[in-house]
Formats: sequence, C-alpha cells, structure tokens
Amino acid sequence: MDSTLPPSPPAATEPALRLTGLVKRFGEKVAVDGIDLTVPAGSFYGLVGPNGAGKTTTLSMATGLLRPDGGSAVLHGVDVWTDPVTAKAMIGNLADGVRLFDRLTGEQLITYTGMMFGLPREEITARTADLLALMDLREAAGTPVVDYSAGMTKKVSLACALVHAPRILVLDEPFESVDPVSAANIEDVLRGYAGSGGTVIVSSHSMDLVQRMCDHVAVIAAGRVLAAGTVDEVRGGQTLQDRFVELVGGRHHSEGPQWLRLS
Ligand SMILES: Nc1ncnc2c1ncn2[C@@H]1O[C@H](COP(=O)(O)OP(=O)(O)OP(=O)(O)O)[C@@H](O)[C@H]1O
Repeated sequence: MDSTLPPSPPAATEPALRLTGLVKRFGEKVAVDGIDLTVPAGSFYGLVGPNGAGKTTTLSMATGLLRPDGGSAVLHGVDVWTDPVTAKAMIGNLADGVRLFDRLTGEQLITYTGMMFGLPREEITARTADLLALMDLREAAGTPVVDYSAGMTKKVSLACALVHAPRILVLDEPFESVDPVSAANIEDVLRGYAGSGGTVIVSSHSMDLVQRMCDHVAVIAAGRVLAAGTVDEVRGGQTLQDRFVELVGGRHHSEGPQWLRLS
C-alpha cells in the first residue's frame, strides 16, 4: 500500500447504507426494479409503500439475507455481498418471515443471539435482563417462543436485534401486533438509540408513526423509489398520509359492493 495516500475518510462521513441499482426478480416478477437509496448515518429512516411494493425484498438484500440480481448494498463502506461477515456484524435485523429458533425460551433466544455475536457471557446476562424488562417479557422469559403471541414474538425478535448494540437497526414492521404501551416504550428506546448516533431503518404502513418518528423517508411502489428525502421534503406541506396517497394512488372512494350493505 502507498503510504503517501491520504487516510480513508472517517466512517461517520459515509452513509450508513447506500443502495445502488438494486434489482430482484422472482421469475417474471420484478420485485425490486433498480432502487437507489442513501441512508445518512444517524438518521431514522422510514420505508413506506403499498403491499407488494418491494420493501421486504429490498431490506432482505440490504441485510445479506437475499442475494440481489443486480446492484449493490454498502453498509458504512462495507459491501454486504462481498464482505457479509463484517457487514452483518453491524446490523441488528428484525426481518419479516424469518424462522426463529422458537423451541428456545425468550431468555435463551436472546442469550443465544448475544453468543452468536461473541459478547462476553456476563454482558449477555445483563443485556438480556434489560431487554426482557424493556419488552415487558419478564414473566414470559422462561416460556418457549413457539408459545408466544404474535406481539410477544415480535418483541423478542426486536430484543435479539438489539442485543449486540448494532450500528444499524433494520426493522421490518417493528410495531405490527405490538400493544400500545410496549410500542411507546420501544419508541423511546429507538429514539435514544438514534439520538446517540445509531441508524434506524424502519418499514411501516403507519404514516403517523413514520411522520412522528422518522427524519427521512422513502416511498416505494412497484419496486421503484417514487420519492425520498427528509420527511418534510417528501410530504411537501401535506400530511405524509395524503402525500403517500397522491404518489401511490389506488384510493377507491367507494362504500363497498351492494351485497355488503345490510340495510
Ligand atoms: N420469494 C418470493 N417468490 C416470489 N415472489 C415474491 C417472493 N418474495 C416477494 N415476492 C413478490 O415480490 C413483490 C414484493 O414483495 P415484498 O414482500 O418485498 O413487498 P412489501 O413491500 O414488503 O409488501 P407488504 O407491505 O405487503 O409486506 C410482491 O409482488 C411479492 O409477491
């Protein structure tokens, strides 16, 4: 290496995530059709779009779960698909539809996840206790995850995503099925995490939540980015909900079919 070369810029100046020309096809279906997205480090970034827009597919490619057919995903300067081990160590991932080791109890699952990331045992014990309390799962700590409700399963998955204090949290629908008190507690923690320099990327169908929590947002539909930027830039003076409907379309303005009218 040439010692006269200037040192690499500090990691903080790099975006947390840069997606370039990302493409994924399932047979004839183009699920992700050339997505470019830059997520600034330290941002709270919302990904919104109608059902089937390609959000989960995009996040799966960005986190090393699904190999892209084209394009690249780079996390803090590390290419996810050429150096997946380094990239994955930076990510806390709450993925949609990924099987858990659900014969383990909640406490065992969080502990096991901490061990996979190589944390010291005492640290894992302390963090697991904190996370069980945070997620209101203390009473269910010894229950196998297979017996958890949908919301409890979501919360234990979120605990597993947090246990190694990752640089980037990628959360696919984190509040789906989660009760309002737990959701408010989790929101506080995510705000604190982002406020301390962590990056949160969250997909959600709740425009209220995205407008309240996120500083940036991307609207995607049919595998393409329709708008991206700060939340204020994207909504342009409207509510995010109205702007979303304007961008994506699809409102029917109908009271439903005649046969569903009971009087
Ligand atoms: N494994 C797969 N095989 C075939 N098609 C798939 C597969 N995964 C996703 N798709 C298709 O790709 C498109 C994008 O799906 P994706 O799950 O990424 O959407 P999404 O934006 O996360 O939707 P939702 O909001 O409903 O969760 C959809 O048309 C879906 O049917």
